[in-house]
Amino acid sequence: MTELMTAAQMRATEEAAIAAGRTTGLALMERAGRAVVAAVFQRWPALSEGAHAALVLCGPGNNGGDGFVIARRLRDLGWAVTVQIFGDAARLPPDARRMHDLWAASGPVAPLGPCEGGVDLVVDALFGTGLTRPLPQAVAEAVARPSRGGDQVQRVAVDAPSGLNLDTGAIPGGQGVFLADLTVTFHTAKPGHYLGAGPAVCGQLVCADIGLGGSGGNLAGSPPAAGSLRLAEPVTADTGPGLRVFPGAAIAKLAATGHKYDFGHAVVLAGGVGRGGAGRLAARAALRAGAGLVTMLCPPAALQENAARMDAVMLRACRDAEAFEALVDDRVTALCLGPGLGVGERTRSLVAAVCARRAGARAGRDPAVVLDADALTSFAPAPDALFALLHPRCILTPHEGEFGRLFPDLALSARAGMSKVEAVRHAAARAGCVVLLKGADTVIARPDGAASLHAAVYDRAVPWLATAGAGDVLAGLIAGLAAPASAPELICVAEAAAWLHVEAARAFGPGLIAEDLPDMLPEVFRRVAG
Ligand SMILES: NC(=O)C1=CN([C@@H]2O[C@H](COP(=O)(O)OP(=O)(O)OC[C@H]3O[C@@H](n4cnc5c(N)ncnc54)[C@H](O)[C@@H]3O)[C@@H](O)[C@H]2O)[C@@H](O)CC1
Ligand SMILES: Nc1ncnc2c1ncn2[C@@H]1O[C@H](COP(=O)(O)OP(=O)(O)O)[C@@H](O)[C@H]1O
Ligand SMILES: [K+]
Repeated sequence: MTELMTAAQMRATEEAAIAAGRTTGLALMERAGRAVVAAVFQRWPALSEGAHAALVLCGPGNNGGDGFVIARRLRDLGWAVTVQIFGDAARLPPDARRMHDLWAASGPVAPLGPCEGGVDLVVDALFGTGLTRPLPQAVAEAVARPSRGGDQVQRVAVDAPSGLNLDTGAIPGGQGVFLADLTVTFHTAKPGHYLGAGPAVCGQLVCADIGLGGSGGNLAGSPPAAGSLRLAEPVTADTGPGLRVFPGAAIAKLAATGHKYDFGHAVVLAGGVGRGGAGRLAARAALRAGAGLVTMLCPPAALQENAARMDAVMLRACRDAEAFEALVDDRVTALCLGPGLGVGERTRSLVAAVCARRAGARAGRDPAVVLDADALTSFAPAPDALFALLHPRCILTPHEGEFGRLFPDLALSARAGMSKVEAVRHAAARAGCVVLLKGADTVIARPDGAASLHAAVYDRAVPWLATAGAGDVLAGLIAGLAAPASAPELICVAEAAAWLHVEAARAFGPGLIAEDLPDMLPEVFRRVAG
């Protein structure tokens, strides 16, 4: 797992390394520029042979400095290089100024404008982590300008496509952004490479080591640290063959042995007649995920319909919150409610009853509670009434619509300038439990600000997961993974569930419907166990 650094954290890391005498700004810039050239040659081997033509666009800060290094390096390799600058070279920061002067000793620098002659490569070194506001008009025009050379022109962005905010993944001001085929960032990726519009404008992402040391590799077996942000991605253990620390450590049945009750009893509360599909999807996912037992509770009138559709999942009639109390014992270790449950008072009272359950004599901790869909929407008129019921073993799994109903001030339409990561951190602190906000960029946060980003983007993009019921499966998957006695803490379970969900969708491929997801899990587990 990689720690994702904000622009400010990246600046602080660089300053600390320089202050400690481990490196210099110039050395970092030289390595950054060379790393971009190396990544270009790796992506387009034809460019590494013979001489070609490049247009290098340099900005007013250190991103521009990287551009001058790239220009010099390409020229030394025999390329014809055109360099254009936005701003005044005399006002460049010292390291960038030095790199400008090295280039300018033997090559011209022109202001931004149309480039005479065709090129094979356009390098965007206009703005990187320092972009704080929408692109100036001249830059917006320059990044949108077609380069002569047609389809053969490759476009590489240094650190970020200019116009993209690397903390938020937003393009402030709307349209102006460089559309890259390849983006080369340094030390660690930044949140904006994975959030929002980031992946679509970065093209492909490569992260280059520039010698800043320990690049934030995170212990996958342990939860993320308070206030940190990590990318949920597979990590294989140094010891032992095959088994992945992530997500393997969160899949109890891959490691432990035991009785079915050791793997926990998950309970899914489902909706009434004709509305049971969502609950059935969640229940099947919980069972496939590894819960030792799964019971579905549904209104009496829906018993028959559910009985006709399920075998391994047990079924009980549950009229209301009072009946619920009589049906669950202290061997129930995970509960999932919301999908298809209906919006209103009955759901609110079930949520209250579920959240009030505490660890019984046999369990070491409170049961995990997954609240999704209608369990969230039922509290739209009074979100604080929900927050008052929640405890740290609860997890809310909203999509953006449900999130906005509970946290109107943090809704997508209201959080201008605030990243999805910050919004989910605020939400988790307010709710007092884990919050997972869904999407191709799924963000999970704990009340102390520990956060994780699961990205189904770049080569893991699965647009066919945008299908009705996929969220119900995710809720059940979390409950099933959280049920075993040996399950890790909830934020780690949620990271693994998000990853498995997307892997199941990738394994099935286009044409996927939600029913297919639980049944793809065995194939994904076999690969994890390797
Ligand atoms: N921090 C690090 O560890 C390293 C940074 N390097 C490079 O340096 C970059 C960061 O450099 P800087 O902090 O100088 O930032 P940038 O070069 O991204 O831009 C900074 C300048 O642009 C101005 N600016 C921001 N938004 C603007 C707007 N909309 N219109 C006009 N001006 C605007 C800022 O006031 C500042 O003067 C990185 O992206 C990377 O490319 C690399 O050289 C290697 C190491
Ligand atoms: N384009 C996408 N790429 C990856 N995952 C997606 C995409 N669109 C939706 N998803 C995932 O699919 C699920 C949809 O859940 P949700 O919106 O609750 O739908 P439903 O209520 O129909 O189940 C979430 O896990 C979400 O992260
Ligand atoms: K750039």
